[in-house]
Amino acid sequence: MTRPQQVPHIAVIGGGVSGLTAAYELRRLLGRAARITVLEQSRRLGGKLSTAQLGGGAFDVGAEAFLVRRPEVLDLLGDLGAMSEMVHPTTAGPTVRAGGRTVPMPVGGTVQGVPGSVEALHGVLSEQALATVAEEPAAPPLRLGGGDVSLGRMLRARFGDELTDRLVDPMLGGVYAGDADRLGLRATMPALARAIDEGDGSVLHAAATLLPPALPSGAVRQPVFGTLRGGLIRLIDRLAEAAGATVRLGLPVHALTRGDVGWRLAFGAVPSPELLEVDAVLLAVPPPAARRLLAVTAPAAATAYSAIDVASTVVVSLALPPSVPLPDASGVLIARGERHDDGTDFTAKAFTFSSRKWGHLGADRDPSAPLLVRGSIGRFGEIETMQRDDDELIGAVRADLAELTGARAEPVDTLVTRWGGALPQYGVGHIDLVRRIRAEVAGLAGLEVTGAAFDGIGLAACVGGARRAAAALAAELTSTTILRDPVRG
Ligand SMILES: CC1=C(CCC(=O)O)c2cc3nc(cc4[nH]c(cc5[nH]c(cc1n2)c(C)c5CCC(=O)O)c(CCC(=O)O)c4C)C(CCC(=O)O)=C3C
Repeated sequence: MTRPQQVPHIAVIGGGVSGLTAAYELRRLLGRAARITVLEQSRRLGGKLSTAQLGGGAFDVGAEAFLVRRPEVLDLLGDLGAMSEMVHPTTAGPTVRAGGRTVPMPVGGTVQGVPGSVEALHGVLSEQALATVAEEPAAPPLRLGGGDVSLGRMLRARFGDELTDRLVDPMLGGVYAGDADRLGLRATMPALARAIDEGDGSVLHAAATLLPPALPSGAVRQPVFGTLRGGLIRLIDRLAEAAGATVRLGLPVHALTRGDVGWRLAFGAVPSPELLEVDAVLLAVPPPAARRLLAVTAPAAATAYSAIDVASTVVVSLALPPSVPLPDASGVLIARGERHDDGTDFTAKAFTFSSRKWGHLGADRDPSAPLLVRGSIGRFGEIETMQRDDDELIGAVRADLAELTGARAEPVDTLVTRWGGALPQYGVGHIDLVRRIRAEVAGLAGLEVTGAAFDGIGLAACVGGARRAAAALAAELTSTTILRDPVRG
């Protein structure tokens, strides 16, 4: 009898935050001896985390913050000994440009724009729309019967169009680059869906149960976000270091098939691919890549993956002279259909005024340092905008910024970062697609899947999902190793 392999070899496919968190967790659980290989198709690690140099300093041109109301990233930073690198935003708040005006976003009284009280919406909606919102609890009770619905359509039916157009759609246009009418309630706002299921049939009442209690007077609001001084790529650097994995860059995996014991991977140049035999695979790639890799071995999972759309975005980063009049807000979300005074459409859907949002990029720096701003372009299906060349996009974003803030000065530095297919769309029925993928993968020994398409698209959700997937794989490997071990078995 051949001696079973004592030291497991695991391939992690995908070198973004999900793949690297999983690699790190596998190392933690399986110990120093385990072999872990991370395969990444691009020439750098980080996936949607990318820190560039802008105006002489480190600047995130991908995801730029994580939620600290959720524990996942904080726990990970603690485990990595990186807590001291975390910083929180200033008190500058978000704004929204809707109905031709820019107003503060009512963050306290809403759940991602869904109101828990009509008071939260004063100053954002017209008097008539406020009256419609106030009357919502009197409408016939909403019963979902356990099913999923379009978030936008549900809200339009309950509250009228203005709430969705002015608040919810701009907010979700940020989070998912999506369209509120195409996004599903259950996957985008699971807590709200549950509150509706359990409530009296009013969405206003359901949202109210989710709002944090009002702050005692004088209390300081807990921060919602965090980031890392030096940029979020520091998280990737830390993870890669602690994972102690063999990292192979620039190598797309073409084929994933069952091997004699575990899995066989073919990657690299198509004419002469490299082959790798491993005991287990952790797949942490976006839906289109996962669909290709699972087409043969897990066809039902591949079909479900192919039903998950992805949206592309462009981040245009500007370093502006310190004299420009940047508003005292963390940024602005721009509602669909907003126009400049001269009738021109806005190109950007959001700006982050990074030097206002983060002290380490603004107030805490040398006053002669440039002011840093990110303009974000691209909603699901908006392909023509994305195809414009870099200079055109910079020009369009500058014109939008001038319209919003009066800042017209020539930038001292610019960067255009294209994120093709970066943001999975959580459509109606998304939870079912995820369930179908998981069900088929559960039947395949030594395979786990994770990533931004599963439990939420933010960093915290990706980190939590990756750690759970790694733990499941580690548990499986440990139990099969014991079973196969002639001494202990
Ligand atoms: C991709 C993307 C963009 C566009 C591109 C880019 O520019 O990157 C964007 C823009 C913006 N998002 C903004 C505001 C907010 N975004 C939030 C939450 C989130 N955004 C996300 C993603 C994005 N956001 C994600 C994955 C979450 C976590 C969701 C979760 O996992 O639950 C929340 C917290 C909600 C809560 O209270 O839960 C707020 C208040 C503002 C305004 C100014 C500012 O403050 O920057 C702007 C320009």
